[in-house]
Amino acid sequence: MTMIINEPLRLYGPAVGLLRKGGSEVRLGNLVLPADIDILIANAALHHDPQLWGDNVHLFKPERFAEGIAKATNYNTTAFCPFGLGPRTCVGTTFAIMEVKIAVSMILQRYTISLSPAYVHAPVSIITVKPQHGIQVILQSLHHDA
Ligand code: HEM
Repeated sequence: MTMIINEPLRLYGPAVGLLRKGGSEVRLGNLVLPADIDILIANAALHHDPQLWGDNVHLFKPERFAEGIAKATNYNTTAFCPFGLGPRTCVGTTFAIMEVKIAVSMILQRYTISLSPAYVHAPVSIITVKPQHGIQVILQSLHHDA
């Protein structure tokens, strides 16, 4: 189930950018970042970069994570950072992943899910990324007495 969770986090992760403030002047490759600079790390751009993910970057292909994040990112593991990076990384990462695994498991034990024809694919970023018109699904009970 991890790869089914990772692929939406790559394509539509709630956070599109990570904010940092440079303390003192720092050299980053050819760049010199002045002191006190505000930095936006566009993780959504990293997640949609064909040089990192290949020509099928915009396709939903959970199997790209079948052998883990390192393999999926061609060993550029910082290319996948839906929960941020470093000392300020999301403290809720494990909780959030556990929660979605439990919720999805509970639903799939009881229902099959298919996408409603009413669904319109319209991800929008308003503080976080979300489906603009919601996600309409059709649930079919697996148990006749439910
Ligand atoms: C899919 C769910 C979630 C995503 C994608 C997410 C993503 C993020 C991101 C990108 C950051 C910024 C990290 C950085 O700047 O490097 C962050 C920070 C944070 N998140 Fe989450 N988060 C999620 C769920 C949660 C949950 C469930 C909790 C609490 C139970 C939580 C608590 C926090 C806190 C407290 C911070 C600030 C950490 C700090 O500044 O030291 N998050 N999260």
